[in-house]
Amino acid sequence: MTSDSSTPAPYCHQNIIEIDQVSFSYRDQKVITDLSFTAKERDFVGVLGSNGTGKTTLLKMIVGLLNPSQGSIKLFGEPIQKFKDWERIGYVPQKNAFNPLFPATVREVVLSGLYSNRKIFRRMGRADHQKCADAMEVMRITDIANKRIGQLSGGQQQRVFLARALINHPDLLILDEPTVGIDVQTQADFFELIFHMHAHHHMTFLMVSHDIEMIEGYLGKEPRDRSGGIKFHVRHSHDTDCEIPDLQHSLN
Ligand SMILES: Nc1ncnc2c1ncn2[C@@H]1O[C@H](COP(=O)(O)OP(=O)(O)OP(=O)(O)O)[C@@H](O)[C@H]1O
Repeated sequence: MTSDSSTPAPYCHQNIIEIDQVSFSYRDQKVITDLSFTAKERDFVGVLGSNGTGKTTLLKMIVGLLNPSQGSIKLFGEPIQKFKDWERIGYVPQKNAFNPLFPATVREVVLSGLYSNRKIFRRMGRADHQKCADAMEVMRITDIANKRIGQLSGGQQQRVFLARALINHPDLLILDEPTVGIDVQTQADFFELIFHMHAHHHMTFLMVSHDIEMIEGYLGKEPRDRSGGIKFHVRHSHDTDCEIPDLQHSLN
């Protein structure tokens, strides 16, 4: 089968993030200049760059917390200004810091990953609690499920936020230095888990990291794109068979 502009792209080639000639300034300081980048479904994108090159700023624009000074961003094919399906996106910002007096428990914070704005008051069912238990198990926080989030160490809090992002099985998971402050064993388990999810569960990832060894190990040494000081290392989860124009294979 040949494809032309009138044929829809195979399912797993859909654009998930499209950044088109985006620039951003904080007052007079230009941080990002004319950046274009596209992530397709089932890409794992590792974002590398020195401190201050604008990686976090870029992620904040992608999740709608900052507006580009110029250029445009689309999510799942939709201009970000119109995009409403935020449940499809999990985001773990850099260095979450909780007010020590914040009253929620670990379990409540993880479960809150299932709420959307519309469903905030819905009752949690058995399936929801099972998902929560699974996510806590993976991030090794089951034993602290009833502790208050504000009383945990930074690394424990980060694990809670990762569990919260994973509970919904988002289509796109955006992670800003997710393993900073986490012990080596949990880091290794976490990377193993997300690489598995990428390989087998049809998820797309965008992750800022300073862990060059891990990024290059999984995504290869050569970045696919660069812009300013930011480098994008990309691996698609099934490079060989996704060329087959079979809409089914990514729906298994
Ligand atoms: N809220 C802000 N107001 C003004 N300037 C900011 C703000 N946030 C970031 N900056 C500046 O923008 C530049 C890019 O910051 P950003 O946090 O995006 O970089 P980064 O690549 O994520 O850095 P790091 O690797 O240290 O996390 C830096 O020079 C920073 O000082």
